[in-house]
Amino acid sequence: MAAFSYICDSVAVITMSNPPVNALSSALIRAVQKAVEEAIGDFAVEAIVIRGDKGKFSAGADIREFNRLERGPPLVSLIDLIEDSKKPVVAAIEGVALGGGLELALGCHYRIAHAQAYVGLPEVLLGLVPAAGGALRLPRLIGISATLSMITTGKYVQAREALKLGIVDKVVGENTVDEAIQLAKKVIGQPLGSRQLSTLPVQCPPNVEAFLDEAMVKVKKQFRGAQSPLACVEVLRAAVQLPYLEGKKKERELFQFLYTTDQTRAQQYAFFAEREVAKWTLPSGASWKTASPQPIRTAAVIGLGTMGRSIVTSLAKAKIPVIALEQDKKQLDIGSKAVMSLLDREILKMEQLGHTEFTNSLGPVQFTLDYGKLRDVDIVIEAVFENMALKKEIFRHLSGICKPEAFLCTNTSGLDIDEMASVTNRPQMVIGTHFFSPAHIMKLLEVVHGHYTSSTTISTAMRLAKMLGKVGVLVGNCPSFVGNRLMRLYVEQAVFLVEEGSKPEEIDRALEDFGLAMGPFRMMDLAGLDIGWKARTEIGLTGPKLPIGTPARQRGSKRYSPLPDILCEKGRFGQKSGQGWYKYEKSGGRNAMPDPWLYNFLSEYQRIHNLKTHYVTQEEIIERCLYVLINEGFKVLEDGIASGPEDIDVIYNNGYGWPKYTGGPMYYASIVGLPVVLTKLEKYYGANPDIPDLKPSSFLKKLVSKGNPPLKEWRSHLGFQSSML
Ligand SMILES: CC(C)(COP(=O)(O)OP(=O)(O)OC[C@H]1O[C@@H](n2cnc3c(N)ncnc32)[C@H](O)[C@@H]1OP(=O)(O)O)[C@@H](O)C(=O)NCCC(=O)NCCSC(=O)CC(=O)CCCCCCCCCCCCC(=O)O
Ligand SMILES: NC(=O)C1=CN([C@@H]2O[C@H](COP(=O)(O)OP(=O)(O)OC[C@H]3O[C@@H](n4cnc5c(N)ncnc54)[C@H](O)[C@@H]3O)[C@@H](O)[C@H]2O)C=CC1
Repeated sequence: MAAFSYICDSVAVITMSNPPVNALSSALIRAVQKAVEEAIGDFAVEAIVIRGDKGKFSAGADIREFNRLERGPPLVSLIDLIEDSKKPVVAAIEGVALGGGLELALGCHYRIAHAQAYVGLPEVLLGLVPAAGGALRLPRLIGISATLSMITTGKYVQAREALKLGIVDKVVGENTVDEAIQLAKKVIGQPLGSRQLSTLPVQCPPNVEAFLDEAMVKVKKQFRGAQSPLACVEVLRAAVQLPYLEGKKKERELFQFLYTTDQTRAQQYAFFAEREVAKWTLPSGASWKTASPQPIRTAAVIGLGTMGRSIVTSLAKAKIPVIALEQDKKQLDIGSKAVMSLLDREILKMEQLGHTEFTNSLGPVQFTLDYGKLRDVDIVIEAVFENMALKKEIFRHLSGICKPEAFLCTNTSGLDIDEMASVTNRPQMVIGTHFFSPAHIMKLLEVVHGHYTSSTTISTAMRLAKMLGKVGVLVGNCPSFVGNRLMRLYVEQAVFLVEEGSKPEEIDRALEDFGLAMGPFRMMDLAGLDIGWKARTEIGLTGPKLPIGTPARQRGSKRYSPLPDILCEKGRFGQKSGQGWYKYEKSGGRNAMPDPWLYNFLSEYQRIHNLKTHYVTQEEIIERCLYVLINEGFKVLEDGIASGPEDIDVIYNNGYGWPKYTGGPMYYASIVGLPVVLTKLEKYYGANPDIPDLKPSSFLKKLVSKGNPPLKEWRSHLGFQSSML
């Protein structure tokens, strides 16, 4: 950890070095402070350039130091020292300038960025606010509205957009540091007053108070339950209402408050969990370190329905040339139009952000009906109907056509990977790549490891995730894998609660108030009730394959609710048919409205089945729906389907709209306390013995018996297990 300097003509170049991302640890801040003081005091130096080592300016404060007691010199005073310097200081931004890194750059008098660099104030994603002057200097530079958007979302802004916004003074294609030195030499002796951002007025829209009030309302709605986005609006209010120095006090106050909350701890956990899951290891000893991913230069996607078209878009966005294949001309026309429209939208988005070169940087997409065209691709992703016979037919076919080195992937949401692999001539190269809808937007990729899958195939699929800008999580092969396996029980519990007397909108509200992006009934209506209905019909839980005489509300010894099946029989498929658990303004409408028809229908259903209803509290909704999901999470760990609780949390945070500020379901359970979760599950199972999924898992019981160890120790208590990884 160091800052080292050299002098080029009369310009001191200070390099921040703390691999891998030059995080501003106490030691690095101390070193930079010393180097800046020396440069300021050196008569031979007339200007200063600050850069980051190895092509990265800085990723901001060292997050790993947040929970440590010892703290070094504050970043704030280093930034003030830079801004107050009478010698011009230029930030040469390569790679990233994030959080404290951007705040430091904002303290510099000039900023030059490489075209591939990006900047941002992502503190909100860690449950914090920018607190080293960023939220006070940025609105003085780019105005309240643009600052609000950046600090409440934490979004990363590419150099060209940063130039458009006015965050950087110049964008260069190469030699960023040399350009910064040239600029520094040019401005020697020029007045710096207008470059000292803290001395400038804040750029406000007319009626700024009303603007901020409105912003607060919007942010409350958009980030339901999260504290830090609200604090971001408050910091901006302070920037507007108070002189800079008083604004600084307010910024510090808000940071200090957030710094001790459960939310920031959960979000920091979620940040490191995402990095942790990339470091997969198999019981065989193979791991991310030893396996060598193969290059993916070209790809093919089979099936251009809901998933296929957005998978193609995702690949094209990552500049991977794609061949997109459909079963017949009609579907190909529909699919290709849909892909082109998605790509157009992506291009438009990027152009609006100032990326004129984007059009040329999409991977080319070729549409075909001809399997022969797939001969030379490096990877094929199958996304046809969820039907094993069809998928096997396609895998058999691919096996004969694709080059031997090609990887064969399936986007199945839960079918057996091994069964598909078994019909190919390369079972070791078959893997599940389970994308989430819409695939060009959702960050999660569940990478499903079959019995035969090789470590090279795993590392290639995990690398594909990274190339697509996604978080890959390696899981084992079991029905519905991890995400959907847990989700099914959560949804089922919600339906049972409706049978017991609650209403869809009450359940949705309770779970949305908890922080979930969408309650289970709105989610089912959005996805289409017919999807689950088809799947249940296929496995004989309902429909013609169901043995005659099966009780309506029982399958084997388990409780079953036929409610979703009945809604489908009545043509209520959700948004697409204008009615499902809710009614909508029209088919395809999005405004979910409670439906009086449903209330009458439910009363009649409860009467027919002689159901005793009870008043279902918000507490019962949250506990039954979430604890049944968490309980299954423990079973997934026990079964060796996921290697640690972090994997489950990353899946839920990135694929299921779980509120990151609670860390994920398993982290949330650890905060509630495992003994509490166990006691509640025992209570609910006692009251509902026909719902065995409420029966506490043996791993949960074991952890409680071991004294409720912290989450990071759970793996060590798994003991011998038949790992599916
Ligand atoms: C940077 C990235 C974009 C890189 O991405 P990628 O290349 O994909 O690599 P990764 O795998 O993500 O990362 C590689 C490696 O680096 C680690 N890492 C990344 N960033 C950091 C970081 N900031 N700190 C530490 N480590 C980091 C990462 O974990 C990986 O390591 P591994 O886990 O071992 O594999 C990407 O990583 C990224 O997006 N990073 C996050 C950037 C970010 O969020 N930055 C903001 C940080 S918060 C911040 O900067 C705020 C401040 O500066 C606070 C200033 C405080 C002001 C003082 C206030 C005064 C009040 C004091 C009150 C104190 C309380 C009291 O005492 O009472
Ligand atoms: N819809 C969703 O939200 C998600 C679906 N999945 C999975 O992705 C897969 C695809 O699902 P959807 O896109 O929703 O299905 P879909 O029904 O929207 O699309 C399937 C497409 O496959 C095409 N197809 C069928 N047979 C073909 C063949 N022999 N050759 C080429 N193309 C053929 C069809 O014409 C259709 O366009 C399924 O396995 C599903 O379980 C996974 C995650 C989410």
